[in-house]
Amino acid sequence: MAIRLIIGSDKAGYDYKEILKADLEGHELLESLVDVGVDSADGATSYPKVAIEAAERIARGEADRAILFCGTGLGVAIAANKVSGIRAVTAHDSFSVERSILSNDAQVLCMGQRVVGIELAKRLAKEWLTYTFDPSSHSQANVDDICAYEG
Ligand SMILES: O=C[C@H](O)[C@H](O)COP(=O)(O)O
Repeated sequence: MAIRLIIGSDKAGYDYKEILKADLEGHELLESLVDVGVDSADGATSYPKVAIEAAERIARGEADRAILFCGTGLGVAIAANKVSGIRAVTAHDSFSVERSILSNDAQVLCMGQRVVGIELAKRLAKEWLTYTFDPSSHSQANVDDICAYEG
């Protein structure tokens, strides 16, 4: 599994984004790691703009997955989910991180810098990368219903 991963944040998630980027650089499951910003802790780009940029790249087939940070992990998920074909989740626990792939085939994992400790965020990100959705599982029909609504 060679994952083309995007990482991004607003200014409220910038510190975690930088730490995770360094932590994941060269990870054995990654084919590439692209940072879509923001570029500093003062970065003015809003969380919707960063999240939509990341989600659109996935929707265009330029990347496979994204890990996004904001203060809570909520806003980036809401924004990414506006992009057709994208399933983004906010998850701060191991079980949800696992099910986000195995149940939901989510391409985007969102976490909040103001919510979760950095060591847990690092662990959850690495766990998430190890999971692969099984299209022969019963969960495919549920995902198909989401896709059918999008048209
Ligand atoms: O979901 C939104 C994020 O937490 C963001 O980083 C902060 O948003 P706010 O400044 O509107 O609270």
